[in-house]
Amino acid sequence: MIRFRGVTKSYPDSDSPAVDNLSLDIAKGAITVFVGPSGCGKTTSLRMINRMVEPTSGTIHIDGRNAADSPSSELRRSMGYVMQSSGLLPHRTVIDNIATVPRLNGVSRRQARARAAELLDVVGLSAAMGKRYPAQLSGGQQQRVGVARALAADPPVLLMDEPFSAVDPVVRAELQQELLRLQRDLAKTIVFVTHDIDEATILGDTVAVFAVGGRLAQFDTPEGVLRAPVDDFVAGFVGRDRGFRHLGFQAGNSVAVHPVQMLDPVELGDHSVPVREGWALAVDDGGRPLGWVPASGRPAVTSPADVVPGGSLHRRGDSLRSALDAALSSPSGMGVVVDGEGRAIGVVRAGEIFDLIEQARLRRGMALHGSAV
Ligand SMILES: Nc1ncnc2c1ncn2[C@@H]1O[C@H](COP(=O)(O)OP(=O)(O)OP(=O)(O)O)[C@@H](O)[C@H]1O
Repeated sequence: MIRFRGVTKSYPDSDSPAVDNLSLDIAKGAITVFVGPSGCGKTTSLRMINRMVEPTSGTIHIDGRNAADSPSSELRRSMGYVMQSSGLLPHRTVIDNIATVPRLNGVSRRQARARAAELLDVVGLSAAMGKRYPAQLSGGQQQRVGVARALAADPPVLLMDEPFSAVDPVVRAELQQELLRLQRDLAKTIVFVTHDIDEATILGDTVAVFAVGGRLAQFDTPEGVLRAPVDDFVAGFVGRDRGFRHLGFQAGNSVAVHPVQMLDPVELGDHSVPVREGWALAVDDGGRPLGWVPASGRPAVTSPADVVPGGSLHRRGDSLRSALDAALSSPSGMGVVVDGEGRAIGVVRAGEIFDLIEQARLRRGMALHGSAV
């Protein structure tokens, strides 16, 4: 557990503190996200944990020990640090970059490299990448190496400062899911800085929303921040889509999955197969969705390339947000549901999802106000 108590950081050239009287407990083995607009003290707070920045006043205890009493070099080595610009050494190969901290800790070169090779695999990179130099990797690959390097000494604490903000949204979403997958196995204490509320609610077990002036505005679960922002600042920061984001915390299991007509590659090319009910779902020979075939467009469809691209997919077991997004983004108005292997198993309809949302709202209202709703 990392415990901030009354921590303030002031710089001499500034009227307001960078961090103002921060008290909060960071749980062991969980992801705590610091989120907020630019300049509100997130990075400063993060860096005070490993004493890259010294507090002006207040205390930070790590597992009961005052950080001020631990040598800063020791603290830094006991915590992995990942930052936006990956921070890799350009003249060293990927493997040697990952092996840097174990080498500093006295591990032999052979052992450190063997461990680095394992970590490449853990973060989803091939062994061949290990021989490259950082400049020969994409931004997303560099960030993966940054994570591998931070994990190399197996530190209990990982500090991550906007690690995914320099990559495009698709790679960013992949890296977020990878981090969640890693965390399920590793259970590190992770402190993660971002200015993106979506990233914060996807990754965080708890979320600390910082306001301008280095003030902690709300410290809560992601669901709590979205459902009940404590003030106008947090409500404004969480933004217009907060109702939609909140659906991300409601299970989509209860949405009815309906059968749908599916056309496999053989049927797709066969014009004698009728498309019933307006649309049929084209699937590949593994049953994975390719897109939609409209009844009216049927004569033109002769190959998978002719199908109308589909919307997002709803994986069975995902949230109501994912189900609703699948339905609303689909040209047929039906959201495609897939199983764990990505095979289409049926469809969901937006109207039925709205009914479920309404029922959940009524139940919450009754729980809050008794039966007089
Ligand atoms: N070394 C420094 N000297 C003077 N002021 C600083 C220094 N480092 C940070 N600050 C100031 O402290 C405040 C908080 O900065 P910090 O980097 O912690 O914010 P942040 O929330 O991480 O912002 P961003 O999202 O833009 O990275 C800012 O006003 C910044 O200008």
